[in-house]
Amino acid sequence: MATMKSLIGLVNKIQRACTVLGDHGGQGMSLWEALPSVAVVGGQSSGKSSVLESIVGRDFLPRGSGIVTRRPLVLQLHKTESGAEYAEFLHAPKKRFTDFAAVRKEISDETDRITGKTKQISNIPIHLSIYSPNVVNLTLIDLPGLTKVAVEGQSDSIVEDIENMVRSYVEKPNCIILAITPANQDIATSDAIKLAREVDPSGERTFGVLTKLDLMDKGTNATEVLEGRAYRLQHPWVGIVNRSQADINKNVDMIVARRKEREYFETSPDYGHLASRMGSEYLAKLLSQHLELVIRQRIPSIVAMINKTIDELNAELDRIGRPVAADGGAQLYMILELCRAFDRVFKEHLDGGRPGGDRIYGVFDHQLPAALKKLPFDRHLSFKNVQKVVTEADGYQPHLIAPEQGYRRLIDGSITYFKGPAEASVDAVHFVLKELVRKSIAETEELKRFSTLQNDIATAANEALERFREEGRKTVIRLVEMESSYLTVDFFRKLHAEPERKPEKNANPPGPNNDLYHDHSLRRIGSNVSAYIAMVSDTLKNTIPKAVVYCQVREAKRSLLANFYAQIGRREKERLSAMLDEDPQVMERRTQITKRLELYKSARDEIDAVAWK
Ligand SMILES: Nc1nc2c(ncn2[C@@H]2O[C@H](COP(=O)(O)OP(=O)(O)OP(=O)(O)O)[C@@H](O)[C@H]2O)c(=O)[nH]1
Repeated sequence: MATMKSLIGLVNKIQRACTVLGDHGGQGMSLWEALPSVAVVGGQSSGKSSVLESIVGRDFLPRGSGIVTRRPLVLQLHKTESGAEYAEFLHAPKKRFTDFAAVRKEISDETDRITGKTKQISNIPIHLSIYSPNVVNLTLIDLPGLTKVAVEGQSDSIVEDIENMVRSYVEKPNCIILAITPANQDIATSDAIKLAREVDPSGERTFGVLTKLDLMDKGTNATEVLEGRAYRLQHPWVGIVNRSQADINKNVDMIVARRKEREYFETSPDYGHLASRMGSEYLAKLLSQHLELVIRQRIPSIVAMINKTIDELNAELDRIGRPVAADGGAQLYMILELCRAFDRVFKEHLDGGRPGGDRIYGVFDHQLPAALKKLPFDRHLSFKNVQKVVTEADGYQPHLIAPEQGYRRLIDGSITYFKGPAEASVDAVHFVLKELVRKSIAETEELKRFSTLQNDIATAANEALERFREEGRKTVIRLVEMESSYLTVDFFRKLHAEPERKPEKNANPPGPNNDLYHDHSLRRIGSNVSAYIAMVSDTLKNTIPKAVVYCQVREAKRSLLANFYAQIGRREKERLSAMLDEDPQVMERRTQITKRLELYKSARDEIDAVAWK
């Protein structure tokens, strides 16, 4: 089982770490609040400082008129076996104080450092560790004395401010309250007891301390209180006799004062029967034992709280992303991983895992056929135009059997129209792909914190898409031109095989110019060409999508970032770091979380170590 020393030592360590992180009482749930502590509470001049000093066995607290304690003083006592005696402040960790007068001055200066010389108060604690053979392991918090009036130079709110600050400490369920009341004052008017009763009505965490027993009026004594009859608490009252002002002025040694206190009780006719349970040494032991008990009870809930916080911090770290590595190789690896993450999202869009890829099919299924349908073949193959083209193609010698040249010109002229819809399909798919790149970057969680890399990826991907578009355009134009370069012979042979319908003889007898015959033949040319073009249109409706997918979609899936990978592989470390630039706020937040995480983890390790000893 854990020893008392290691348990309290553990709490001391955790409390100090909390302060380094700016985590002290009075600001929401914190590790600090889960830890037990002892707070010294009392009215001004009730003897708080004297009690603390006699527990420590040293003079080290600032003295003066008015409110001297203006910041909480977290006093951690460590018993040394070696006999060494010194003090250390958390705000000046390298400096060992062996002169306790210098400790007093440092407390005073450090108080002013935060509050200024304005006599205002602050709830940021000063941490002081005292190592001595004359102490027990204990953490005490000295708080400003409760007062009823403000003094010169203090704001009117100070009375209330002090009470609020003291309350913020003592209202925590883990705070053990050392309520100091001078014996020469009516217990019913004690500020300390009043506040303690308010925050701890059952009295289970309040220790009543009665000071100045030696100053009571002759003929009166405090046995009513000390025996627990006047005001009942769960724990026994402890009576104390501190050094008087005259003793302090004469520099009476603390160890001597302790001896005198012991003698006082042992020889007192009033308190002799209570002597073994009185005095500052007894108080220190009592507190230390109680603290150990409380810590032991609290360990499971502290561990649970630590584990919960560690989980939360880890989750937040995952959300904002782990820190960027410093060496070039690791950075390159990270960039590639991020690119791959983007690439995965992009492919999911194309393959149907995410929306957007279907818009490409929309181009093939709807846009392209609609555009083909709208081509102005009616106009191009109108009677008049057929007549014009055929006549022009014939030249001075009209064709004898079939107008081969006329056919070719009409067909070539028609096929050229297909270039428009072919290129429009390439462009439409290009814009869909571009939009998917934009969406995929936005949807890649891992990339969120790297805006520079986001831009780099967008630029590289768009450049690649531009190249694919060029390739796609060339290919579809080629498909169209191929239709012109060699016509489907079968189509015309079949036409030839069909019997030619002659115009009705009776209705229009053939004249010398045979106009009717000529008209009929031109109409037939028009309708033949039109049928041929419809066939070409059907072919292109199928082959253009194939070309577009082959050149653009397939390439985007295969090698959208191929060039980018080749480029960054050659890049200097500086440029890689620049690509992984982050928002400074994110970096700051991560540092904070990491620090907290370390604190909580080391706290957990330490608890494990003592709890299983
Ligand atoms: N005779 C005698 N004097 C005491 C005793 N306790 C405190 N005093 C004197 O009472 C005065 C005030 O004591 P402090 O210990 O400074 O009281 P405090 O509560 O810390 O006062 P503030 O820090 O000003 O709030 C000092 O002059 C002490 O010497 C005691 O038990 N007996």
